[in-house]
Amino acid sequence: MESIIEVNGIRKVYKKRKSKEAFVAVDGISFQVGKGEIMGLLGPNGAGKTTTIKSICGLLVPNEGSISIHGYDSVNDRNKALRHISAVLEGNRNIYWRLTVFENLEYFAGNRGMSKKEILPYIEELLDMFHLQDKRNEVVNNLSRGMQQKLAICVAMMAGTDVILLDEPTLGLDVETGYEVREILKRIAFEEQKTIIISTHDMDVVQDLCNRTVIINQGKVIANEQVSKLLNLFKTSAYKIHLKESLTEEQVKHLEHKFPIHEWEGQILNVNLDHEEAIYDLMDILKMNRTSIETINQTEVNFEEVFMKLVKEEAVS
Ligand SMILES: Nc1ncnc2c1ncn2[C@@H]1O[C@H](COP(=O)(O)OP(=O)(O)OP(=O)(O)O)[C@@H](O)[C@H]1O
Repeated sequence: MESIIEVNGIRKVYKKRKSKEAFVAVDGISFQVGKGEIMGLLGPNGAGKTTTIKSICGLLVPNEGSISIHGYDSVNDRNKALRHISAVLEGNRNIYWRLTVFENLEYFAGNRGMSKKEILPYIEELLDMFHLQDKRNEVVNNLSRGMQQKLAICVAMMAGTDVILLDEPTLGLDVETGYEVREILKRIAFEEQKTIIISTHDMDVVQDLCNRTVIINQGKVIANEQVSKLLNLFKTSAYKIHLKESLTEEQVKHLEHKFPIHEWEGQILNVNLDHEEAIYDLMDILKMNRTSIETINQTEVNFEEVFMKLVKEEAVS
């Protein structure tokens, strides 16, 4: 995959205003993001996500290391590098709050050098895509936070850059709007091959949307991996088994002997089958009373559990 963003060993030190004490917020972070990739930047509060995003979009200059966008160095070739980036940061500063939705889109399309003839159908297409048609004449200041967020992403898309950086794009959105925003981002990445970095605390966003995640903790990268691979790595050996009949006391006794970690409730049995033979032992115990199995399902791991395990392990080591 063609690499669009390259972050090489960046380090950012903040000086506390009064004490002049130095604080290392980002400590040698490196990663790459490819064309059409959605990368989720994750980490607990204060991990260094915003500092990293701000460094990529040129709002901060790291003390050490370098960042290149399409091969342009973000410091030495700042203008050329930044021409490829749009960012939706906290507070949606990329839209005009006193203009209407339509006026914002008209203004930014004009900025992009589109002719009047091209602008109108493009704006209509975006208003449809972002479900903002009925708010077209509303002043941004009067919109809900979710609608402002959708407009901010719409404007970032309109800028026509091939890299979009988003800081907490679904924060505070209701379920429906959050879903809409996720679907829009998926479409942008897959259909238009945009490169997207999302900084978020929302694990559903990562599991549903991101190809890869870079997890940072205390300014350092602790994981840089495909989301599916991480989920596989942490797959549990826990199974949920639905039985056709309830277990007898005798069966329960045998089960407890063979599988110290298990729970059951009526016809549902949660069991840890951590070695291959375990399933045969289970079958034998069920056969005692001709209890039959209706379904066996491996318990799914969700990304939140994976994230918590990684961050906790890091705190211990
Ligand atoms: N201007 C600043 N001056 C001093 N320290 C700062 C400054 N900006 C950030 N920090 C500190 O640097 C660390 C990293 O902050 P950053 O905002 O990058 O983290 P984050 O991962 O985005 O956190 P959150 O999830 O809480 O938004 C934090 O400990 C923060 O207090």
